[in-house]
Order: sequence, then structure tokens, then C-alpha cells
Amino acid sequence: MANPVVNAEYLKEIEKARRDLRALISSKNCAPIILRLAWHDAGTYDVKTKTGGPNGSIRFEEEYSHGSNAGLEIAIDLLEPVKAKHPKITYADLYQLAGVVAVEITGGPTVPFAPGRKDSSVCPEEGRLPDANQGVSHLRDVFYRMGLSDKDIVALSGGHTLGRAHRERSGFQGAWTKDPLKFDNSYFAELVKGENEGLLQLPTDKALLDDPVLRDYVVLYAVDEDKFFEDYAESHKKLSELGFTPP
Ligand code: HEM
Ligand SMILES: N=NC(=O)c1ccncc1
Repeated sequence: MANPVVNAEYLKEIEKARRDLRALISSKNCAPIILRLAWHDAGTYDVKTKTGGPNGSIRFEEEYSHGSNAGLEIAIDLLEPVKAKHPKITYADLYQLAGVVAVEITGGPTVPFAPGRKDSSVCPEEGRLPDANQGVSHLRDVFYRMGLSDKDIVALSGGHTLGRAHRERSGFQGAWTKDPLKFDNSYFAELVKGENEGLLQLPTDKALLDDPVLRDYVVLYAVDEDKFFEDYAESHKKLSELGFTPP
């Protein structure tokens, strides 16, 4: 599919869509699942083969039916009216713009957004996203395959400050933090505090404490929210632009 022409008209449409996304995500309280959609569309990227990534392919049943994407059809359906109102915006741009808005309206950092992603109709094979039941070496395998770093692994894991797990989707249940609709550094504070029967910690969340390099970032973000916000915004922008060079 063709690259969108990023001219003044497209940029104006992006800003109109951003305002519509702010209204939609606020009114539906759906920031968490929208952020998860953006991450799952982008997180399939393979830096070696230059396949997958933020290209809107998750809109197809072939991909949203993958086990790791359970529940994401809800987010895809929520965004369809915005796509219908702004048909010139690619799904690839819309999903990443929605992810950026989800972080912003829940009190998180401003993530710079550069439009121009083109849509793909090619779905990656299942299994490119991380398995929550594994540990550090798996996390590094998956994130390094995307072209991301140790710092990105920890900063982006902070996305679990939002939302919750649903047993019928992933087999896990519950929220990571006391306020699942507030984007802050409490995910890291809870991780450092240790297990709390009322809150969720996935094996991959706990694994961040097992490695000295990753652990140092967890402890840093737990005590310095500004630093977490700074690093999260940088890592989220990198994730949203995997395989994409802004025009
Ligand atoms: C590091 C590896 C990761 C693993 C293993 C992982 C795993 C999971 C699992 C198992 C769930 C529960 C799904 C459900 O039952 O609804 C979940 C939810 C979620 N994940 Fe991740 N995740 C990872 C990284 C990320 C990243 C990088 C982000 C975003 C920056 C993210 C954002 C979310 C959000 C917002 C939810 C809650 C969705 C909702 O409330 O519906 N996750 N994750
Ligand atoms: N955020 N990641 C997820 O939602 C997830 C990743 C892998 N498997 C199930 C769910």
C-alpha cells in the first residue's frame, strides 16, 4: 500500500483525529486497551527482516485472533468510527496516534507523534510478542529482535501502570496498580515493594528484578517519576516508529 502524502491537509486531519481520540478515549475510559493495541501492532517488528511493526495489520482477524491479542478486537472496533470520520489517515498512523493519546490523557508524558506510516495487509506469524510466563532472556530475545534496548524493555513495561489482565484473555487477572487509569510510576513502586496479594505481577514483570541492569532501571523509575516519564516517552516513540522513518 502507498505511503500517505504527509502534507498540510494530512497534518490537519491528524490534529482533528487527535481531538476526536481524546474525547473517545476519555468518554469510554479505554486508554489501557488502546495502548495495548498500539503496542501489539508495533511490537511484531523484526529489525533483521524488516517485517511487522506499526503498519495496521492487527486490524485483520488473521492477526487479532492470535492468542496474545485476545480482547484487542474491542479496541479495533472502538477506533473504527474515528477511521470512518478521517478516512485519509492510515490505520498504522491511527493506532499509534491513539496509543500516544491514551498515555497523554491518563496523565502520562507527551509522546511526540510523527505521521506517515503506511498500511500493510501482510500479517506476521503468531509468536512475535513476549510470553508473560517467561524470563529475562526471553524478554531480551523479543525486544532485541524489534531493535530495542534494555532501557526500552523496562521503560515500556511501565505501560502496565494502566489497565488490568483478564483471565479469559490471557489467563492472568487483575491490575498492576491501585489506579489503573492513572499513568504514573506506581508500577515500578509496587514491583520494588514486592508481591501484594491485591495486585498483579506477571512472571515477566518480576523478571525485571532478576537482572542487575534491568533492576537498576526499575529502582530508578520507582524513585524518579520524571526520569521514568522522560525515558518512557523516548521508548514509546521508538516503538511507534519501528521500521518507519518519518518524512
Ligand atoms: C514486556 C513484555 C510484556 C508482557 C509479557 C505483557 C503481557 C501482558 C498481559 C499478559 C496482559 C494481560 C492481557 C489481558 O488479560 O487483558 C497485558 C496487558 C496490558 N499490557 Fe502488556 N505486556 C508486556 C509489555 C507491554 C508494553 C510494552 C505495553 C505498552 C507500552 C503494555 C501495555 C499493556 C496494557 C495497557 C495492558 C492492559 C490492557 C487492558 O487493561 O485491557 N504491555 N500485558
Ligand atoms: N501487553 N501485552 C499483552 O497484552 C500480551 C502479550 C503477550 N501475551 C498476552 C498478552
